[in-house]
Amino acid sequence: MKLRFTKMHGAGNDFVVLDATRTPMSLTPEQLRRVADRRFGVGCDQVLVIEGSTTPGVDFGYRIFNADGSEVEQCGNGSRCFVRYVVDKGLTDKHTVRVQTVNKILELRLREDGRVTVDMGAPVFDLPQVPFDPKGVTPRRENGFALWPLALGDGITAEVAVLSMGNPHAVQRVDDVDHAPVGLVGPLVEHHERFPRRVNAGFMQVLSRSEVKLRVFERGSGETLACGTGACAAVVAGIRLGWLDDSVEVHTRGGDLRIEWAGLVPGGPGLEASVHMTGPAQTVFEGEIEL
Ligand SMILES: N[C@@H](CCC[C@H](N)C(=O)O)C(=O)O
Repeated sequence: MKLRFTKMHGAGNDFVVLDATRTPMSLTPEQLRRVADRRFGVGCDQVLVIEGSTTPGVDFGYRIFNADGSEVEQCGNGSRCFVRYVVDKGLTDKHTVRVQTVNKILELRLREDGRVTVDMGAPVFDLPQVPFDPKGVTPRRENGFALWPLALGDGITAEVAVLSMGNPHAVQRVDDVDHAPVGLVGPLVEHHERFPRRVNAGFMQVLSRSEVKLRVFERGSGETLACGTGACAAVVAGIRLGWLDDSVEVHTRGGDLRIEWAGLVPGGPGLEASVHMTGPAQTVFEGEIEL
């Protein structure tokens, strides 16, 4: 089978984008891993499949697969590439599109300066929904928000804020992110037994109340140059913990993202404000691969 693809990236988080708007497409986990393989395939952090939609008020469907072939719920940098793709390919003439992922509808806006702003929806703090198992541990709280201790073996420990942006995140604060042991601690957090569906592990250095540096060891893909939902999760956690203001520049190894969150809305869980993410989305090349 020959597969036409577009290679894209958002702040260095790279994607193979597949158009399934006309013909349904279903790749096996093995085929997805082959496409994502940097030596034997095209190479990417995630494969994005763009589908049509019959739901009123929704323009497209959007499926996301990690490099290990697992299907996931959300991809922030991918959603920015998504809107760039559908506009550039003439699949829509709208510059604001609504897309259905596995568990959310996102609104994406291609701006005049070429960057994309995404309404990522509200963060979720309900632990079973993340999902995270808190049984038998007491968190330390800062500004009322929980920091959970994790024993990672061999005397290694971490203290993480836990939340979902539609996908699960564990965010820890570090003093110097460039020298943080992301390659060692990241996989231990990703596979920790308290996260039954694994987790994306974020490492955040706070530079000021409006600027952070971030590295993320992504579930199913390893460390990437940027993680959009990871940036949203880190900033939301930083705001809840009292470290950050409501608009933050996130410096990743692949570029900068602006994250804005108005915080908790009175009225209880589920009514939190949406997180807005703005950043780049670029096409690198197009091609065809024989699977
Ligand atoms: N790179 C993404 C996140 C992709 C999914 C993630 N690895 C997961 O398994 O949840 C982003 O930009 O958000």
